[in-house]
Amino acid sequence: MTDLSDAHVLQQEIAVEQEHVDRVYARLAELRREASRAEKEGYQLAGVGTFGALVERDAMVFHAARRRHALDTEYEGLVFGRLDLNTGARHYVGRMGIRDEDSQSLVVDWRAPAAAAFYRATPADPLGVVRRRMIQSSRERVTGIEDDLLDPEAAPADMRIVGDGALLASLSKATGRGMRDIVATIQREQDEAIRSPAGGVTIVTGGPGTGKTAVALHRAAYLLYSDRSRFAGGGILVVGPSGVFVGYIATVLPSLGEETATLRSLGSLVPGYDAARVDPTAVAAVKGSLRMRRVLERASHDAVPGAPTELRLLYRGSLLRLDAAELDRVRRKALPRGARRNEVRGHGFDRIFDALWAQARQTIRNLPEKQEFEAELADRTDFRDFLKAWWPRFTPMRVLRWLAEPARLRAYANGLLSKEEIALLQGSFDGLAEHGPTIADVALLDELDELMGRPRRAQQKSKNPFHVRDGVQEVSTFSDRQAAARAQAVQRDEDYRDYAHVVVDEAQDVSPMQWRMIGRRGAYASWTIVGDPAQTAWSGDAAELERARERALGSRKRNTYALTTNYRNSSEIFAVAAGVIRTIMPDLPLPRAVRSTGVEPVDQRAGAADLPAVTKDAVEKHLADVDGTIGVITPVPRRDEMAAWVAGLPERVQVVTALEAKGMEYDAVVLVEPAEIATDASGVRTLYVALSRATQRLTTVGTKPWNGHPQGRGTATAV
Ligand SMILES: Nc1ncnc2c1ncn2[C@@H]1O[C@H](COP(=O)(O)OP(=O)(O)OP(=O)(O)O)[C@@H](O)[C@H]1O
Repeated sequence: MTDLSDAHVLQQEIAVEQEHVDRVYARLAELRREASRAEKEGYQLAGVGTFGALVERDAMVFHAARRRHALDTEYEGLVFGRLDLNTGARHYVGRMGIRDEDSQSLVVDWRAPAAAAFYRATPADPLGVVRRRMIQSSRERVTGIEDDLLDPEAAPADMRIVGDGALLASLSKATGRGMRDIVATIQREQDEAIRSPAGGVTIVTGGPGTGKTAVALHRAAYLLYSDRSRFAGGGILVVGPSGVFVGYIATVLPSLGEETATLRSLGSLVPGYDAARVDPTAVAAVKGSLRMRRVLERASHDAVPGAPTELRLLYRGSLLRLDAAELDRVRRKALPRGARRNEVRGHGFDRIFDALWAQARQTIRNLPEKQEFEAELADRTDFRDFLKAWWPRFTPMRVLRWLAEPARLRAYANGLLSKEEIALLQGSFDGLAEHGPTIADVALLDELDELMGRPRRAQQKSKNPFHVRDGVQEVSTFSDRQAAARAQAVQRDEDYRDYAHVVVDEAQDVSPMQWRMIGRRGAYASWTIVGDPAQTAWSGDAAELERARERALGSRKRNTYALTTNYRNSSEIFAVAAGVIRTIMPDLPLPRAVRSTGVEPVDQRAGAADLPAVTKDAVEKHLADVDGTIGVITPVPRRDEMAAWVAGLPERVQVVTALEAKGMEYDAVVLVEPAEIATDASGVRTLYVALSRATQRLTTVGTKPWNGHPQGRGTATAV
């Protein structure tokens, strides 16, 4: 065995690996040609005649096309690992499995069981691996090698070991706008969570930067690989906290060759909405509480504002009249507790007919049969207009807007919410009409949808995707049919709810009402839940939150994993974040930050008038220092104001609020006015999140001292 860091040896070893990588790419080109031939042949198959034969043929075209698409994907680092085993065997690990013409494996897919040792082997437990080699490349060219010698005793004399740490090399790369996959450097504890059993609930916890999001996404890719028909067929839903975050993680699954998962933020889970507005934390806590369900239930049963308070009809010369009390009674009877307003609308109308009939029988002689009486009334426009105004079809948004009226809000919330809570909600629904819902409102809209049901619609016939025109099954072009087959495979109803797997990221911030909303979409699913309780901004009832979450997850078996290494922050940056969270959670186990940059974070104090200029200077300094992204993190209410301070700077400077920063990562962060973020315990946790976003550089600027900084520690913030 030779231990040389000598450049010559490195070049020799690179040449060895280049030879194998060349073989893989040559084989890939061959497979591409084969797949595209199969696709064309499938298309030319003379299967005309029955619909079934067409479906079969199109399925074949679709599968060939999918295979070709996978082969065509421009893979950066298609082969990234090699395992030399103590049996003398060696395996290459890569982004997809490829075999040679004799079915011998050239590359093992990273998700295959044979690749697990690549991530799990350690010197203490080598799992039969003597040397683990990481192969770095740029397109088809091998550029570097990093080895781990795991079992020196079993290493043959001529085995060469080069490099010293692929993980650290990968961590020092600049951050791009989108999150990167970590397929080449997944660590053992992460791999265990990724390959957790497909059923039940996989729960992954860990501090900032421990790879929870990365694990959740690689797990989704793993599930798609290990049981494609179940998970691509039923669908995987990934839920994240904000649109900014979903944009940030959107590239990971496609870079792993997986395109079928549905990504949604909490504000866009319900069709028709894409909310980004946030309520103040205390308001969000009330809106997120399970008690809101009863508040909404009362609203959904209440009389419509502006609805007619009496019904007067002249019938055959006599006046029929239902007054307000009578109408109220009819509505209550037709809408007992638990009934869904949109679904029992017909019952309401029947009861109006009944009440009018009873009156008519007492006052009018020579009445026709009841049926004819009803038909006559139903024909009258004035009567129909009354019914429409008295019991219209409701949209959830229409009912939610009623809560903007103080008197209605008080009536619905009476006895359920405290005076202070009602006062908090007062005014919080005012912006609905003009600005749409807040993120917390979306869960309320979903609840209302559930409480009121949907008006019955004529059943839509399911569409035959191969059908082109009436009576004609077979006029489309090759690409039309491919598109149809693909649409058949992945297109889902906008309000699809039967997901096979649901991934919830930043789960600590999902409110009880939001758990109900997500739960409706995962009734038949297995789950992956990742989060960090210490990062929660939830300031409501913790026990209630726990209950709601347990209810959404049901009795499924739980598999729990804890991640312990922070791969994001330099140790210098994480030390500042840790100091802050320790002020309220002194015993919290924290992850270990493995990378040191030798650069200490900077804290700057400025007067209010100078703060804009000091902030801009700090950002410009970071622009000169780092190549990747720079996050300017602001207190929630001051985002737009502070964004103007750094307007005109390059695109890699992004301004986000402390709440939007959840889950995000930047090379450098300028955090403005930390003292305004940490105003209470939930604010301190949000500050902890904001301080743990940077990989290389952190500057805090503010007018006041703040908790966590030496001058401010323990004095600035009452928590
Ligand atoms: N095994 C790994 N190899 C390389 N990079 C990794 C690895 N694990 C995590 N990372 C990187 O560390 C950073 C943090 O990962 P991620 O965002 O998944 O952490 P997190 O636990 O979700 O963080 P937070 O809770 O703070 O939002 C990312 O840049 C990710 O790519």
